[in-house]
Amino acid sequence: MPAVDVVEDFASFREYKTWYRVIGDLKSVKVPLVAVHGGPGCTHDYLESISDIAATGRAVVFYDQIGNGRSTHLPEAGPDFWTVDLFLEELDNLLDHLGIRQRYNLLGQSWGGMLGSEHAVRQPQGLNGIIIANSPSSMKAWVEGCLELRKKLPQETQDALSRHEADGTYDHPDYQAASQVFYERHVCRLQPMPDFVKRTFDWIDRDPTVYHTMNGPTEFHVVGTLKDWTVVERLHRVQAPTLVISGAYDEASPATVGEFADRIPGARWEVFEASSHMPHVEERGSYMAVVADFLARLD
Ligand SMILES: N=C(O)[C@@H]1CCCN1
Repeated sequence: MPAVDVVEDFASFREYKTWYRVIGDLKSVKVPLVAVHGGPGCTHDYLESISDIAATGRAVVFYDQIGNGRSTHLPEAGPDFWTVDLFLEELDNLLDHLGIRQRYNLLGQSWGGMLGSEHAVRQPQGLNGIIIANSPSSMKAWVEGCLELRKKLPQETQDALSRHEADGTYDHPDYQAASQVFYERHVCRLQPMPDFVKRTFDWIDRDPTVYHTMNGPTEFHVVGTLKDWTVVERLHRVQAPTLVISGAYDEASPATVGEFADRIPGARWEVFEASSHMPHVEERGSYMAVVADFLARLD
């Protein structure tokens, strides 16, 4: 593969900084792909396998959303600061900073797909195509799906989760260990998880502000400000070609992912049968082939 340019820098956003990395040439004839990470409050690191797409001659943009990673941290900011509109404004600001507002693709994973759908329902002119990967269309359905998966865990694991959630003792080693049982089945089945995936979890451990404020202590115990979020009734507004992705063992249930496929006009749904929440890691080769093919048809 010929050498590909890599540029890392910051985009000024309000009085803050958004860190980003561009792999490839944003002026290529192939429309660039912007990867939008999940959480909220994760970092781009666990999505780094998506840089494989750059080998096709398409520029790939990663960024750390404000609040974690290499971007500005704001541990003192309260719940009213961390809003969907903040992250929508940050994404628009980055697109403008990179000069790609008029032609770009989005790949949003988990929360990133939630944010991407909020972006897409606003019918931005430059959105060439969108991939909504492993995302809920409503947090109510997300939690319902996770609870069904919890019922299939060993009884002692279920008991530990329920006991510590009732007591609010989320830092207890038994709650952490029980959560890990769920995560290894429904978040990333590749064990040990690759270092680039672990780096995101380490960032959340260092600064859980956004994740705890908007989501909660774990993927399945959603008590944060996003707990009533839904985009279901607005999905018919999406005009951009859409690919929906999930894993057969995904914590994102078919019921909540399926709303994207059912309600977005012309959307196609791809399920990765050996994956859970991270098919871009768990089935990396076939995932990149599906994504590259979808995007190539839109250039
Ligand atoms: N990993 C994620 O982004 C999920 C989405 C909803 C709660 N966290």
